[in-house]
Amino acid sequence: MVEIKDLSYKWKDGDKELLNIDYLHITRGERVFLKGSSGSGKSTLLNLLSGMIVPKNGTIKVLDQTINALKPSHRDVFRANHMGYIFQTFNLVPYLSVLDNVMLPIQFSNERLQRIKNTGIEPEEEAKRLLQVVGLEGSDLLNKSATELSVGQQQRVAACRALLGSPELIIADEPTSSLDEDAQEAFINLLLKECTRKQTTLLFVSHDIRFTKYFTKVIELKNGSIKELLTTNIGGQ
Ligand SMILES: Nc1ncnc2c1ncn2[C@@H]1O[C@H](COP(=O)(O)OP(=O)(O)OP(=O)(O)O)[C@@H](O)[C@H]1O
Repeated sequence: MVEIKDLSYKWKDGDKELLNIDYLHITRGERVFLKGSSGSGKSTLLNLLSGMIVPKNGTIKVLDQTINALKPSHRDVFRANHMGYIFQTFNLVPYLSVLDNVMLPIQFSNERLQRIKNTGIEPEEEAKRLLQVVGLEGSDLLNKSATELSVGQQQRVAACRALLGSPELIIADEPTSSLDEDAQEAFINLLLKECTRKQTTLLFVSHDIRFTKYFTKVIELKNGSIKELLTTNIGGQ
């Protein structure tokens, strides 16, 4: 599902290398918890995996596609089709309603639109289903603009947007950092439930090691390289 080989990365020529990863493999359906101290390069690694930046050395494969070999426009299409990204700051579009924010990925990805249609469900119904799963429902709320929501609500909307159209990989960059403890636990449970339902691979970045119990693989980024702390064999490829 994800394979990194001989990757090295530095932001600027002349800098010391930030990342030096010989090998990392993530299996389809795996739930991966990535930890590492502040500044260790976790977000940089996620940016590389999603093809937002490219390394000078090494290969990054997602779904057997070497994404760093793709042209920038093809990388954008690949990302839109196959990855859902939950940002630390959610990045909802402020002037769009809750429902339209969740529906946004299918504006950019025909594949994700088609995946929903193949299930015989209309895209709007699927968006509403996801919002209901995370406890957001009712036309008043769905028609509110994203700026009118609480932080916890925005976070749940961001998760639904990432999940819509079943991308094979969900990348979540410290999505729980601005929530209280109960809301964090509830959010992770909902995310895991949807990922299990669709056999989605989840790469979840957090500082909060209380949550490692929910994950099948725990990895740490330290001094630029990846250390595997736990891997549970789940089968798959
Ligand atoms: N766009 C950029 N241009 C130049 N340097 C950058 C850029 N983004 C990050 N860096 C540098 O790369 C290093 C790693 O940053 P990164 O955000 O990947 O760490 P992190 O592990 O995600 O940190 P945190 O846990 O605090 O979010 C830092 O020294 C940072 O200054």
